Amino acid sequence: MNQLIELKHINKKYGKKNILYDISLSMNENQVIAILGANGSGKSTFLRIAAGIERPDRGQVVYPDKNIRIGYVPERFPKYLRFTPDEYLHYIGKISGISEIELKQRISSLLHRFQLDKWRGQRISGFSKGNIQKVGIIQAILQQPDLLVLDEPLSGLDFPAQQELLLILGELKGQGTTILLTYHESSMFEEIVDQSYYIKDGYLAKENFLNKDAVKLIEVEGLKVTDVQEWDEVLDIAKKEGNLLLYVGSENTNQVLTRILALQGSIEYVGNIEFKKNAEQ
Ligand SMILES: Nc1ncnc2c1ncn2[C@@H]1O[C@H](COP(=O)(O)OP(=O)(O)OP(=O)(O)O)[C@@H](O)[C@H]1O
Repeated sequence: MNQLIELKHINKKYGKKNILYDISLSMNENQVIAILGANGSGKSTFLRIAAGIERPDRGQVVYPDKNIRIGYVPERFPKYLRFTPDEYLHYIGKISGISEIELKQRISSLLHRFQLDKWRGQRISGFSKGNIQKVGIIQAILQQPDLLVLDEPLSGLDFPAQQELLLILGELKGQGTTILLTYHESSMFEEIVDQSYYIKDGYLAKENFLNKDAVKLIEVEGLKVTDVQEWDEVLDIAKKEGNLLLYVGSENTNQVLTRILALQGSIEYVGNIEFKKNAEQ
């Protein structure tokens, strides 16, 4: 599978507040990844960085194929657009280099699929929240992006539009689009999501941690990834300034600490990470 995007050691602060800490993630063509987490945990920030809209303070976003098309659905699409959907989508399509014939056909089809036909000639500034959201989604998928980033795309959508979005995402995935999205309290996307991650305290962890009551974070100095990557008790590994961060189910902590000491690693920190999915989202 071809790699489409690689985020390497992303750090982001706003003021003195650490939002994202040493996050690395690579995404392949055709993969759907969900980023979950509590309000304010940094999901939108991470998505903006992956979409190239915001720069990290440290770290790199690498697109191996430099010419990829990126579609981005922001959490809140601007409301005060003096354009109609027809005008706005034509404008977006033109600057993306889509031919006039294809553009007309695609705009009509997408407006129809989201039941926006009857609004196509009216100004977006007078639209309801859900209809604005639909325009925000259509502008992002109009050019059939290689990478589609959606920040809480269900927000404001009625049930038929949610179903339509799910169908469209499935189609795009089938055509090879890589999808990165975030959402709250919805099981709708579960059938298309390949891997979920969870942002907590600035760190990115695989969502299967959530099946555990508690996860310990162990910071180790003096060991390499290759020393620990085969250990079954280790749920995930991250790096922090030359040290390793090991995520370990609480029940296996002592065993892992013993193994670290046996390899003469130095234990710098052991702490609790509580994942209470329903309470925090
Ligand atoms: N441009 C900015 N300037 C300063 N602080 C910011 C900025 N953008 C986000 N933040 C802060 O960064 C933190 C993470 O925000 P972000 O919007 O990424 O979280 P989120 O997980 O998407 O939240 P939600 O689920 O509520 O949408 C918050 O504390 C937020 O107030």
